[in-house]
Amino acid sequence: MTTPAPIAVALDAPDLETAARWAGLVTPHVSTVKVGLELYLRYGPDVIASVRGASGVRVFLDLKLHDIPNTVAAAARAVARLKPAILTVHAAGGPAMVQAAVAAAPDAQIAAVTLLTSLSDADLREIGIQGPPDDAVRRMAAVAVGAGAQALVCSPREVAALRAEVGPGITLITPGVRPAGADAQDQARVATPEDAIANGADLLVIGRPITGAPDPGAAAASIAATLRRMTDKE
Ligand SMILES: O=C(O)c1cc(=O)[nH]c(=O)n1[C@@H]1O[C@H](COP(=O)(O)O)[C@@H](O)[C@H]1O
Repeated sequence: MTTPAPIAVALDAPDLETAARWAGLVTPHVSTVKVGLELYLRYGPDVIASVRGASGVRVFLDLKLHDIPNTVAAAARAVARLKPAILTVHAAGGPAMVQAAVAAAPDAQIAAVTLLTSLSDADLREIGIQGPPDDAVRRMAAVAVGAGAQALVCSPREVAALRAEVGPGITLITPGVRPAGADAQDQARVATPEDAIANGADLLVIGRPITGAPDPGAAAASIAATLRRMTDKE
């Protein structure tokens, strides 16, 4: 048995059967599966047990909570009983909101999402974020970590700058990962799995390059093997 790769497969499926099937196919190869808004809003809390299945794989619950602190605390408390390994909130909610989530779900790793990987430099300027994304990501990260977040979500393009900012103790999670030659789809700030890991990511979120493949199990195994070869060389 090889150690599962540090990949969270985004189970962005239209129905529970598909999500559970993908989870079964990828769990021999990856450490984590991710449940996001599409599945959770359709099926609610029951979805967690379905994807966790018999393997008991780590579940990352990606609800990107973003509201006033009292509301986020109540929402985080409501889902804490599902025992997600990771729960996302938006760093833009500010320090009191992040702190409220950390206090309400003490057994989950609270991951603060900095700037969505789908935003291009032009999009960022349009919404008032001037300068290189690195700067804004670092500012948001500092606030979130100061408020107790143990993990951060950023694009693989900013992960090296973020690692330098927060040091080794914080888990850095990067979506926007595309194997060389794969279509970026709606992602704007992307990099390959190898570059994301080389630049300091701890966990890669990968969805469609795996779940859209003819054989999601084989696609996950192939990316996992690429990462393993990198570690073997070190
Ligand atoms: O929090 C996330 O997981 C997330 C943050 C972010 O900035 N960008 C981002 O793509 N995600 C999620 O990561 C997954 C990426 O999926 P693919 O683009 O299919 O690989 C989706 O489930 C997104 O919801």
